[in-house]
Amino acid sequence: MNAALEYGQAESGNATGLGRVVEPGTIDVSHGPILYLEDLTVQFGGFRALNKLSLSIDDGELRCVIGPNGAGKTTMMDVITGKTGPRNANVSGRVFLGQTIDLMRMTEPRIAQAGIGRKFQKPTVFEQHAVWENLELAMKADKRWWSSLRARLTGEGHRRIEETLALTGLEDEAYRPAGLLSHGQKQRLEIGMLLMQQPQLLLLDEPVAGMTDEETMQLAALLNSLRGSCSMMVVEHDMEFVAALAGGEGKVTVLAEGSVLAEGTLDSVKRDERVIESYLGR
Ligand SMILES: Nc1ncnc2c1ncn2[C@@H]1O[C@H](COP(=O)(O)OP(=O)(O)OP(=O)(O)O)[C@@H](O)[C@H]1O
Repeated sequence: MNAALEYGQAESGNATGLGRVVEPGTIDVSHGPILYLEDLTVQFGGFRALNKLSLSIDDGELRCVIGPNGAGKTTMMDVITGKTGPRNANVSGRVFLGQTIDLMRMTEPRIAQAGIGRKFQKPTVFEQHAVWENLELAMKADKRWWSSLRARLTGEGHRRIEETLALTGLEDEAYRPAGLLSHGQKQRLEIGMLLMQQPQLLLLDEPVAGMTDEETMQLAALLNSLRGSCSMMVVEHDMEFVAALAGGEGKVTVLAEGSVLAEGTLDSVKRDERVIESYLGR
């Protein structure tokens, strides 16, 4: 298999319309979107969990996705990350990372390597290991940060761990076992672990569930500080958290019954009668 196909890129599709050739594994965002879903349908038996879902996220954007239980938010993330796909489910439509990387043709590990990181609702950290070691382990898969002979962390690797500790507000916890952290700190550590893989697109599924108000706002500050270094899609029910991320200008997508019900600023979707009816209540 040639490299372009291995990365899910169409064989003749790795030259952009602008005449630029994109290296295999590089995400081509020359047209704006980093993620593009078109007519995505997922059926479980006769039931459509996603129903011709189309949406796109621009490179650098932080998009919040809200919607009632069962709207298809997790199913959408499962398809983007390759957990659900044509190999194991009844799926149709298009799912592209940038212009050229066809995620429907790729396995879950390949999609992660292509630059998509996913944070599930519950934190999954190595509880017995110190915070620093958790970040080190997260980096281990990536050979760039290890000197080849003795498999020791490079100076640059050290620097990146320190940077991530600062970014996640965990400097004072660096040598504590992760199992002793609070729930909010564990969630921030897991995001730090994902950041060690330098994702281009980060998907977060209900990251503030079970957090105190203070932890929720700390996480909002962390995600806001990541703007510019990666694009993000955040599925969340907590409207204060959504407001802290979307601000007055950010786009919010409302999913219902497997499709986009509304999209726009938080204020505009909150005023939308269909959104009030199906999700926010009167
Ligand atoms: N493997 C499966 N088999 C059958 N039905 C499924 C499967 N996975 C999801 N569903 C159904 O698809 C619909 C969408 O589920 P999904 O978990 O994607 O919704 P959601 O928007 O993430 O909901 P929540 O906010 O509760 O997490 C639900 O009705 C769910 O029961």
